[in-house]
Amino acid sequence: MTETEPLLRILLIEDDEDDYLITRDLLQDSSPVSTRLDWVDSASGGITALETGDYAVALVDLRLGPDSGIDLIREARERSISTPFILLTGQGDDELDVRAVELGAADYLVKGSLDGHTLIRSIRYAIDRAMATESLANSESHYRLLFESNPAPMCLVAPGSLALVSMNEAARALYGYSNDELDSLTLDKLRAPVHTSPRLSSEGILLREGGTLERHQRRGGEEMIVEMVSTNMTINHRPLQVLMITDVTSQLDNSRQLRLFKRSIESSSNGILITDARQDDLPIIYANRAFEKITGYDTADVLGRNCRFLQGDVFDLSNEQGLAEIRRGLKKGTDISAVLRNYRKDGTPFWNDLYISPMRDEQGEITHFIGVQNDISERKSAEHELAFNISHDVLTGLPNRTLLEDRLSQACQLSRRYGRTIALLFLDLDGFKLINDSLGHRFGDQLLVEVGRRLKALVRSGDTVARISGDEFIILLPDLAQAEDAVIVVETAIHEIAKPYHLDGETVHLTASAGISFTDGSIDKPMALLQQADLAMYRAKQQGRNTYQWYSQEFNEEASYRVALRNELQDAIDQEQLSVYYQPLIDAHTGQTRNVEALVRWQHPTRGLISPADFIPLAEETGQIIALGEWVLRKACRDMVHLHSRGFRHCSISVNVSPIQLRKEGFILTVTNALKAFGLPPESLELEVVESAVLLDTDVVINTLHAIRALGVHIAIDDFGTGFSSLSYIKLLPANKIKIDRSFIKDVIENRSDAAITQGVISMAHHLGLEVVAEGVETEAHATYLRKNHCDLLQGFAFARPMPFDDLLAFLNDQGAGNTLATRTSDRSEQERTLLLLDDEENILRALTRLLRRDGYRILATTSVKEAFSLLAANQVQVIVSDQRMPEMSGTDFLSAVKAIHPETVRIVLSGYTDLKSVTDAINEGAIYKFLTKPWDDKQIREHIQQAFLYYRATVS
Ligand SMILES: Nc1nc2c(ncn2[C@@H]2O[C@@H]3COP(=O)(O)O[C@H]4[C@@H](O)[C@H](n5cnc6c(=O)[nH]c(N)nc65)O[C@@H]4COP(=O)(O)O[C@H]3[C@H]2O)c(=O)[nH]1
Repeated sequence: MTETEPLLRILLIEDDEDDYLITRDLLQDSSPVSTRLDWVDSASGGITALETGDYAVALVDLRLGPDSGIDLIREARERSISTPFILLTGQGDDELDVRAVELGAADYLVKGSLDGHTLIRSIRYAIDRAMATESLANSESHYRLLFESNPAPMCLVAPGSLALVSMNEAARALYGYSNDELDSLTLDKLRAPVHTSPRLSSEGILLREGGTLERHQRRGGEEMIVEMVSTNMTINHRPLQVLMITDVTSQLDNSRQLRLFKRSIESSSNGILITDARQDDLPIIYANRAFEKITGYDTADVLGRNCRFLQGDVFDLSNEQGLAEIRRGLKKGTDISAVLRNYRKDGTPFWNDLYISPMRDEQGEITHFIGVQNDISERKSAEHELAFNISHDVLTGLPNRTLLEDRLSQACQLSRRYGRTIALLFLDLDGFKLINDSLGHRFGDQLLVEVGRRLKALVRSGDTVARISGDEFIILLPDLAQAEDAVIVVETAIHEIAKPYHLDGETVHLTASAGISFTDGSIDKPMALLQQADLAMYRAKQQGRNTYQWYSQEFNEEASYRVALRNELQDAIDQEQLSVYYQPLIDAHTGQTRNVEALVRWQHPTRGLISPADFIPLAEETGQIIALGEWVLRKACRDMVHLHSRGFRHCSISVNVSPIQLRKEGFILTVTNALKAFGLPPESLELEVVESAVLLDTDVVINTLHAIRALGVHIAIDDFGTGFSSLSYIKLLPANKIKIDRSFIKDVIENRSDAAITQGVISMAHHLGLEVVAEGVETEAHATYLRKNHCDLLQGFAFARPMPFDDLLAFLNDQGAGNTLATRTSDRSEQERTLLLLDDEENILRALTRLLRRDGYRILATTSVKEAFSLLAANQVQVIVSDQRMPEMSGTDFLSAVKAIHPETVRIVLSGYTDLKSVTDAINEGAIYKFLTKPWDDKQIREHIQQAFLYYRATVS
């Protein structure tokens, strides 16, 4: 042994000193290394010495007085004293020896047979083994520590039985078991029941090599998904499985959720962009498919770019507000909502409803911006269309009343400022309703579009053409130097509208009536201009249409009057201010009254007698005509029954019926009820219907009239010739009578057109088996002419005005007394040769009369053309001699008219001067039989006149 070798310290725990000495000697003699043997003689002393940790080995006597070496070893182990022990025993202690080894003694030696060599070898062996055991224990405890305190849950499982041999703290915490419960645990118990475990997919998370997913359950039954990595090991000669367990439940959930989010973003119909907020200029780092679809850009085109390229290259004012919002939001880091006009890759614009939201990290720093785009171009265009429709007329595309109102107020402001004049033209198409009703609404629509187009074409760019309802157009001229400048526009407009329309193969003519109002902008309510122009237009209509009128204050008064009248009419109906007058219709042949027409009258308490021509149209507008008409009908029936009871049974009553009454359901019942109520025979009642009544709801009206006719009631077509006459309607109407409107009768004796129409209507009506009444027969001449032309009934002031019922009774009584109204051409006049002389010079007339009287003619002489017509109408004239040169009209013109009205007459011109052209024309047209010159030869002229009478007789008979 060298000096440097360490001293081997040995402790002997022995109660026998001799044994100590023997052992010391043995060691000194045999140990190759320097040893020091310390001796204690008691167990407690031994423990104390050992606790110093200074000894490489301890020799312990089995029997230590009252103590046992075995107990000492046990106690030492309990005190974690790791010093190796060699037990010294006596002979025959074999069993105890074995127990000592079991307790951890390294060896045992029998004292009596102990030699130095054996002792040293045993000591070395004990020390080596102790060192090996310590190193093993050291490493075992490291590993245990590693296992136990590993934060990753781990289990040791016995293969086959799957019993859990060990579970580290993390695993116990994961599953919720305590160490004491491990004995009864198996891996299967950790697993969730198989049937609740659907196929697991690791999609979205990365598993470790060899890792598998299993559905496990905690102690309380709560399920979780774990990743298990299993490794086979042999520990202490025992094969074991080491399970590394990771709870991936939330990881999987997160991954699933992330995938869901990703899929939603991918499949969103909104374009989604993500930009990196940590880089300058916010480059795009993600764009979804919808973005590509909306913009036409591929993701690759846009990655790394700032979104502003979507705004195109041009400055767009409409984007300014949206961009300001975005800048503000980006700066503040708040959510942003803005609408921008963006451009697709192909350059087409679209409206982008943009929502930008910042994304923050855990520290609250903005890392990204998410932009959600919505292409709202369609909505925008629908909004635009809606806005257009709100302010425009859908049919013509012209501004409507709302927009007109707007423009009118603006115009007022401007004209006030610049001292200009505004004029408003109100144009209403004449008779458009009839065209619309007869040719169809589609046709009417086309017509309105065309009218709108024509009007638009004639105004300047600052003017407005609007359509405010059906057939009403407005032209707003906001910038006139003076109001009169509107005249040229209104005249052009009327002229343009009057040009023919060629639509759908039809040619239609249309006129318009217009009203003009104007202001210098100072008007309080600009829309009042519209009312004023409307009133003026109404006046233009009254003046015969196809013309225009300026607004004046008196129109306003008239309109107020009409409004007041409308309101008072109801009181009139309720308070019996109405009465019925009767006007006789005279039989043209007998001169007797055959029929009376009931005509309503309104005796207003303050306004006096109001004409039905004023209030009937109002009653029609308000619908009051229904009640009013029924009242007249009943009153007329009652009075007629009264009349019959007074002996005038031959007399029937005519009652006017408005088209509105005819269209109203239940009208037939109204008629039957009236008849029944007073017991008037149906054939004693006649209803007068205007021809235009059939233009609207034709079928309904015609059916109603047929039903009325079937009752036995008669029907007359009133005001014939004034409406939109259609001969085909007359054929359909179950009428008995036609009443020629008084506008034709008025000039019938001198106006060849009126005469032709009257004669035509009489002839047509007779061919259809209808009777004809002439209205407005004001003179004897009218009556005679009409009688001559075979008119059946005559009505007019020439015979009687409309009168109260009592007056009618008196009138009829008077007639019954023989005072017939026969203003018939006398038989004499029919038989006699009658000659009419017309010359504006009295002396010539006298001379001629004197000369021709000798030949026995009945001579009618006059200086006036008008009177000549009357004489012709009232008398059966055969020959006419007319001067050529007269102030009213030329002789040839007069005779040409006479030819049209009285074609049977023989017509001679007597003239002092010769306008050859007009005379030859007249002769060629057949208007003149002979042309005689002044001064005349008495004999010659008498012969010519005689020949003329002969000629008459020859041609007429
Ligand atoms: N210038 C002139 N006029 C003559 C002459 N003879 C008659 N008249 C007038 O001509 C009109 C004839 O009636 P109408 O054509 O049916 O025209 C009637 C009729 O359409 C309507 N009317 C009158 N009463 C009623 C009624 O009870 N119901 C309905 N629906 N309408 C009525 O009012 C219109 C006007 O009635 P009135 O003012 O009573 O006017 C009456 C009558 O007074 C004449 O020789 N010369």
